[in-house]
Amino acid sequence: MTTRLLEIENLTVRLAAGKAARPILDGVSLHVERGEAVGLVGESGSGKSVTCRSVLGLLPEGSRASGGVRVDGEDILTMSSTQLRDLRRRGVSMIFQDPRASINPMRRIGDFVAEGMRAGGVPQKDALKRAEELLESVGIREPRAALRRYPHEFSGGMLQRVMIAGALAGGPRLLLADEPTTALDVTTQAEVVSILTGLRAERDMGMLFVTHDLELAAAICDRIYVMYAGRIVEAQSTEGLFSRPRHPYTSGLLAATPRLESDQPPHGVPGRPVSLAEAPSGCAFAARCAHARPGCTEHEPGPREIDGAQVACLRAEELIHD
Ligand SMILES: Nc1ncnc2c1ncn2[C@@H]1O[C@H](COP(=O)(O)OP(=O)(O)OP(=O)(O)O)[C@@H](O)[C@H]1O
Repeated sequence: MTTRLLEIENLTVRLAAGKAARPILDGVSLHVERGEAVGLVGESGSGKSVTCRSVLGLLPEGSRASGGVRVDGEDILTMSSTQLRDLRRRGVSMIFQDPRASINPMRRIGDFVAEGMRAGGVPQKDALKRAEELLESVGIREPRAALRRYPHEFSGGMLQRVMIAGALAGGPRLLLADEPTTALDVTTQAEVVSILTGLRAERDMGMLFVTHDLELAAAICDRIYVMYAGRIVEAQSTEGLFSRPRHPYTSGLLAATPRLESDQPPHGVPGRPVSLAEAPSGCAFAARCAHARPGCTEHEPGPREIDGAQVACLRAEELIHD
């Protein structure tokens, strides 16, 4: 059996001590195969970012984690800081939501893109040559001149392209993208998505793509995990998720998504999302679920397989026939 590119197994994260002590993630399991694009979708506060950042060993300060987070079979949670730095330089890269918050405004673009290569011992001249090629591959015009420019000279969309170039510099096997287009306008969003998906496929990288936008995840990903209140509630192929959603929360998210082909206006999932810390016993979604029965608030549903989908809903089988 080959090892998976990314395997998160039963990841539980808790803020540990004091008044702030609370659970953040509960038993999150997901995987990404080599070259596969996988979506992680859910409303705000569901735990998508904490899950995604755990793959770089970036857990909230003061938190404790249990379970496993493995890249190519190596456990991130037990890595030393040197091993983590090495992993971030060569194996796993991340693209964040807001490029302006992630790129040092005082440093030239060329230094930003080349910094990982320089730290890995690549001579300055070679690193800048490679940075120029990378900037060209993400569609930055006059890439050589761009090396000497500063972040404030670029628009948000162009700067996100620079961030992608920086993320690709170490030739990663796995790309983590945390809402990489949320801060951009719609046209720029489409351009950045197209660059990202093109380069990902060309380089056969695995990708974990975090978004609250199911439609966007569907345009990019082979499979999708749906998160609610710190837990995975459904996992399926993108096609299966859209044609046969098995969890009422997924159905709610789909109904909330505007569709060109539908004459029905989108309607949001009723109620407000809760974090794991606020979640009542039993199913955390029960209070917002039109299909909830008394049993739903008593037992927390574990994930089960139904027709190739993983679903954590006590009534999932019954609802197929409803
Ligand atoms: N550094 C941190 N310290 C304390 N709590 C945190 C930290 N990061 C996240 N949390 C908490 O963990 C929970 C999950 O947050 P997370 O950012 O992963 O959600 P999300 O699904 O990515 O939401 P959003 O789309 O709003 O970013 C939230 O309740 C949040 O308040």
